[in-house]
Amino acid sequence: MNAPEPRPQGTLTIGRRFTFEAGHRLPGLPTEHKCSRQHGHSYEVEVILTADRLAPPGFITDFADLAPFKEYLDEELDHRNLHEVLPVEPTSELLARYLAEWFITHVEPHIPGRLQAVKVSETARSWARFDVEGT
Ligand SMILES: Nc1nc2c(c(=O)[nH]1)N=C([C@H](O)[C@H](O)COP(=O)(O)OP(=O)(O)OP(=O)(O)O)CN2
Ligand SMILES: [Zn+2]
Repeated sequence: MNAPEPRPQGTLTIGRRFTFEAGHRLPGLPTEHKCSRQHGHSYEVEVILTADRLAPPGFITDFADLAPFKEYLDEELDHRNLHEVLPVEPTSELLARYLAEWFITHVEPHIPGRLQAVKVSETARSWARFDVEGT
């Protein structure tokens, strides 16, 4: 019998997208910049996870185990003014890093996988991504 083909070397990742609607402005911009005025976005947040080994039946993390992150977005950020609920300026970049910190503190201890990155989109054409060091 022939030996099995060696598996290709590589890293497995999974991603899960979440959405919420919220308002913000960027007061650090010049007043003539449109984004200095209060406005809203349909935010899209993607969490990307990896693991050194798969948990049965072959999961990095069961997508269902990410429900607490969805609950956080729904309860704390959805249909809010982000200035009233976030401790950081709500740029896509700072939001991606803040959400990574929240995920690592509140979700990661309870799942087999670990967070590799968080991606935040305010519009269909733009995004910011925070990559967790060492993953
Ligand atoms: N690097 C970043 N640049 C900008 C951010 C950001 O978070 N990081 N945010 C904004 C504003 O929030 C703005 O609402 C988004 O603006 P923009 O991408 O210009 O969106 P539009 O859909 O209005 O783009 P148009 O091409 O003008 O239609 C700005 N920049
Ligand atoms: Zn905006």
